Amino acid sequence: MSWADSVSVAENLAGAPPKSAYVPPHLRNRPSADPPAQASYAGTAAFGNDHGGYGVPNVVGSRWSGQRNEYQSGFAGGGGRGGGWNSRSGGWDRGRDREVNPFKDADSEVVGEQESSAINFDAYEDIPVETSGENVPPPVNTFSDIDLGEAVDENIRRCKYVKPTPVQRHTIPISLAGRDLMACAQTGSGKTAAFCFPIISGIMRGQFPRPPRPRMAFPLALILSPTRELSCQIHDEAKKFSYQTGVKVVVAYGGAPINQQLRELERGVHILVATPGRLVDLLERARVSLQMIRYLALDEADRMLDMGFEPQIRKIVQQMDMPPPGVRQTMLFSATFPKEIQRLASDFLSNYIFLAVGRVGSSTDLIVQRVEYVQETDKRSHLMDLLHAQKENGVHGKQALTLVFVETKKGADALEHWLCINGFPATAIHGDRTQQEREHALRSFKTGKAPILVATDVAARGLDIPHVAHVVNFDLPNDIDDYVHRIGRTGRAGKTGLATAFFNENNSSLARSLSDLMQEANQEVPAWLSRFAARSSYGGKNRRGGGRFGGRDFRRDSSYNRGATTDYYGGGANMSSGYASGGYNASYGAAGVTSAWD
Ligand SMILES: Nc1ncnc2c1ncn2[C@@H]1O[C@H](COP(=O)(O)OP(=O)(O)OP(=O)(O)O)[C@@H](O)[C@H]1O
Repeated sequence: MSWADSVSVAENLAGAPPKSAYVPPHLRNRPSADPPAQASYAGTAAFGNDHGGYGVPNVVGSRWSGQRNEYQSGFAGGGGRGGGWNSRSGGWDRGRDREVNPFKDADSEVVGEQESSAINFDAYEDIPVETSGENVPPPVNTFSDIDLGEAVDENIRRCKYVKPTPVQRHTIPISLAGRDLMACAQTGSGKTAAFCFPIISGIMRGQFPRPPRPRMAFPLALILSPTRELSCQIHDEAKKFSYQTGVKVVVAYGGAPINQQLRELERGVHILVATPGRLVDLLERARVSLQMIRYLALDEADRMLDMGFEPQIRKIVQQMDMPPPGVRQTMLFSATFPKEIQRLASDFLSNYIFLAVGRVGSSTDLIVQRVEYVQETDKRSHLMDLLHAQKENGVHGKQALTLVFVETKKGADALEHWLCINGFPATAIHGDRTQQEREHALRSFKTGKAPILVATDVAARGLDIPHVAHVVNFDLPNDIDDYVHRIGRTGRAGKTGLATAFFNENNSSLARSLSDLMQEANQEVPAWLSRFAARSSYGGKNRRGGGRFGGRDFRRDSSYNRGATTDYYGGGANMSSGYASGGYNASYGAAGVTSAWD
């Protein structure tokens, strides 16, 4: 199996150094002589007009007056490379000298992280792409086709990204055109950069009013994600993409001391990456205002809008001081997008484009999926057999990490303990562990000190951990979308991976959607699973509507159009395959209220 080929024998690795005091990840590796907090937007004449801009209208004065299309007109004019942002004279440049270089940070001990950029683009050649909405801007083929600005281009080179992934090819031009977007693309396909690049570039080029109050933070962009670890990861990525651009990225998440985050915010922030709970806290303390938000991105957007998070998201987006849709630009990203969530999400969007890249859920054929029938009582010994077999085949250690998903926090603790006493170094992550413990677990796993991580769904979404070779669904989730995200922790950025699921009667309600998903991904479906599937209906929260894509634009459903005189999106969507996406050309540029594809 291809994932096995890349395995090397485990080595004795030193563990993470003991910590005397808790230092949140985003504050680690800072120079010791950190400058004192400055009054406001320190280190940047943040929103002043002292940079040679891109001729963008100033929005000072009227709160909503900066209509999106107006202030982004700088993009249309091209602005040329370089310009004010890349000169070393503007206020933004002050402070860059003391910026920590994120490209040589301490994570070098995380094995082979640099290599992760060697993406196998052939794996994406045949990927189906579907877009719908009015006047969809055409995709690009290379990063040089997009004018993100020299400083961002330099960071793309430093990241060793040779060309954009399919989701980046399609979404970056859409975002740069100022359009709202709902994007559905398979796990591990580069969605983070897809929303970060246009935001950073837009902030570099825009001219924004000076923040009205000194001790309050007025971010221009807000990126929300459902877990602390994912927010930290997005923050780390965004720091790389914005290095030496003058754009300041700050992260705020629960479980870490709020005072450090407050101090960081006081130093100035352009892009705030946050988990919803901590952000609500900051808003209620009146330490953050959203009134200057121009960009809103929800990562794992379907999760952010499901029952657990929706009230908090509505509060943040609709009940505080954030500019409304049409004034701000809103981008929603996920690998899965159930229709009822799309319907909810449309409240947050204005005349948006829907994009689906890839088949339902996972990275198509990159992940080999296996389902094994295992009774509840046999699960541990079955896992042990798998792990022993891996060891015998040399598939273990720091180059071949194994992620085991379980249902409950107690179950995670118990399995971790059992694995350890049986000679398999394991660690665990779940919501009852302290933030320090969670981070320690993740680090031990990433470095290979504990090459087995037992996790609840807290680790199911977004985490990009190099060298996860095997995902085991020890307990299957109830929702097929959760399965998609879980197995997506392997087979990322063009690499292959293996996912094994333990199935028994308790999982009957998942049988049909699991069997459909596997079929769509050209996986071998065992005959016994097909029999289970034939007996069961789509149960529980399995809400996939069928079809080849991870989510179809719900606006194309007849129920959405009931009562309308024309079938607004009835003409169908643009569909294309691979990089030669011819479909959009016919429709691009077509104007009017009716569908461009009628
Ligand atoms: N253009 C590119 N070239 C090479 N590697 C890339 C490129 N874009 C992103 N990557 C790498 O691909 C990996 C996956 O990216 P990312 O974490 O953004 O995926 P994702 O689509 O958000 O996944 P998920 O759905 O699991 O959240 C990362 O390691 C990232 O550095």
